[in-house]
Amino acid sequence: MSTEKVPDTPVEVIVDLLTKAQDIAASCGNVPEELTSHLQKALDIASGLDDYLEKMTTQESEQLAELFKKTFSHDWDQVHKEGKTMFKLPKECITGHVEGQTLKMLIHMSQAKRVLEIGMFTGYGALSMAEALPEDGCLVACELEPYLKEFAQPIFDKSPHGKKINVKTGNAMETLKELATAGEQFDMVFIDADKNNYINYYKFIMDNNMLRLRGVICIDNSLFKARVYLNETTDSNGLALREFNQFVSNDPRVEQVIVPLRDGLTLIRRVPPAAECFRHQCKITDDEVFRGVTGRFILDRMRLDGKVAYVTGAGQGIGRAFAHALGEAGAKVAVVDLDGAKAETVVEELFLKGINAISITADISKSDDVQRMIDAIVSKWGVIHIGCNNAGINMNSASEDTSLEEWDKTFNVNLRGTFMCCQAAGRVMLKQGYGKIINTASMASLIVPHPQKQLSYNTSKAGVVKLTQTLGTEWADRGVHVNCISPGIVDTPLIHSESLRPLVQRWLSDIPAGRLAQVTDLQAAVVYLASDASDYMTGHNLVIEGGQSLW
Ligand SMILES: C[S@@+](CC[C@H](N)C(=O)[O-])C[C@H]1O[C@@H](n2cnc3c(N)ncnc32)[C@H](O)[C@@H]1O
Repeated sequence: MSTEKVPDTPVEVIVDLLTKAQDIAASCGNVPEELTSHLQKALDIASGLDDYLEKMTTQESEQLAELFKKTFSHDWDQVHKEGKTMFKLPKECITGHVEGQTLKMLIHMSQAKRVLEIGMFTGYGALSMAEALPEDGCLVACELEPYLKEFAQPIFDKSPHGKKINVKTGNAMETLKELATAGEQFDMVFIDADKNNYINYYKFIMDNNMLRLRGVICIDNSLFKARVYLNETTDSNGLALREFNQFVSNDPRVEQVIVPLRDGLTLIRRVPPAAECFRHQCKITDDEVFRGVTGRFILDRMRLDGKVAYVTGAGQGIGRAFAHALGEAGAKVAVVDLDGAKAETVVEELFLKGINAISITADISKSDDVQRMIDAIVSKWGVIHIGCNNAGINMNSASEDTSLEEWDKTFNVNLRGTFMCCQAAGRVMLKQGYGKIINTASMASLIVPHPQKQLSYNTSKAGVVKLTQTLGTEWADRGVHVNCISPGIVDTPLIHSESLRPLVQRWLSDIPAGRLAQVTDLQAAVVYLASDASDYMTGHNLVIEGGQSLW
């Protein structure tokens, strides 16, 4: 049996042909030296490419390496002879390292959560993609041969990402029908099974709306060893791929590109709905509801790309969660805290996530500090779009014992400090004609939380709500929106203190949601209020307390 490698990609075909040409040249005595040298150079370029791509691509995981090794050392002819597989499976059809990493990258970039693979083989592509999926992501892999599920599953089980993979054995078209009946949709579909059915898989997915908004279809082997464009092609798979490529390029529902990676990888995405609507001249209403406000759908309208934000009290707790949320949504963030070291640590966290941030040490109860904070942000970034006035303190005492010192201290930070921040940021924002201020109030502005006694806190936070309502109405027609968030009891280290811990059970019985708030429960609200999606909202107190204020 010949062990000679069959060329599988256009580059491998070129290498093969150049090698043959070089052999012929070597056997002829009178070949000009220049031609021999050009041949050698062309061969060096073509034969070095795949190795170089391999070397320069991020190393595969241990489990992928094991899958690759196990696939190549397996005797596929033998298992077929033993009747364990319906077809003789060529190990070369494995997706492999560079393409696996490409698929992984596409999943990261498109933030896909649900993936469909048609043609799993030993699961290299499936596991590569699963590695890029979020923890709650899922990949449905269709595979004709039950033997391959048995082959891949033990390695999937060793991987922390294997549980995201659900292998469905049987004819892929039957699986597709089941998935469509169940209303399943996918962010990414990787078609890599029987070539003559590519067109049927593609049509079925498109016609049955199985591709989610912004979904991508990836097609493997779309160059099929260059046979898709060589005139003399008679090979049925090459012809099937040629027909498929032509069909996609004529399909007005999509736009596509063939990436000449390995044997060709086509990326296909649906064109925006407005263009689709125009094409159909359909009766739908082509307005902002349909096409999105300024062409942006709702989640995009909550993005904060290019925005500049600050968060006070951002060294820990709610403020830290706000800083992360605003940064994740695209804003640059000034992390402000009384404790400069804590602010700096949050900046480091943000930096690790690719978020642009600076730390500012400031005591917001001091007007000089507040102005210095605003000046620092403007001098660094030129503008302030979002101001989160979150810093606050809480001291407990029975009202008859509350000292003026406690009252003043609480009000100086919670109300006077918040006002000074609103005013200083507001002056910048009014000049810009744009701004979003989000103050942290409290459920204590609405109800009297008990049994702990916290008069100063409750009244200062009620003041924050009135401050928000007043500024929110006064500045709304000049583009500055002011809202506040009133969290319920938030699960921070503070409430686990000696004095408060015994109260947790009592509080829980007052909360319909049955649990305390986590700081992450508040993140979406701050992003919404900071974004253009909330442009019609001002002076509002957004209460997030698991229903506690209603009981
Ligand atoms: C090129 S290999 C897939 C490689 C795989 N994507 C990877 O990451 O290594 C093609 C696979 O498609 C499967 N296949 C072929 N026809 C199929 C069908 N009608 N339904 C489901 N799977 C099919 C084959 O058994 C084979 O395992």
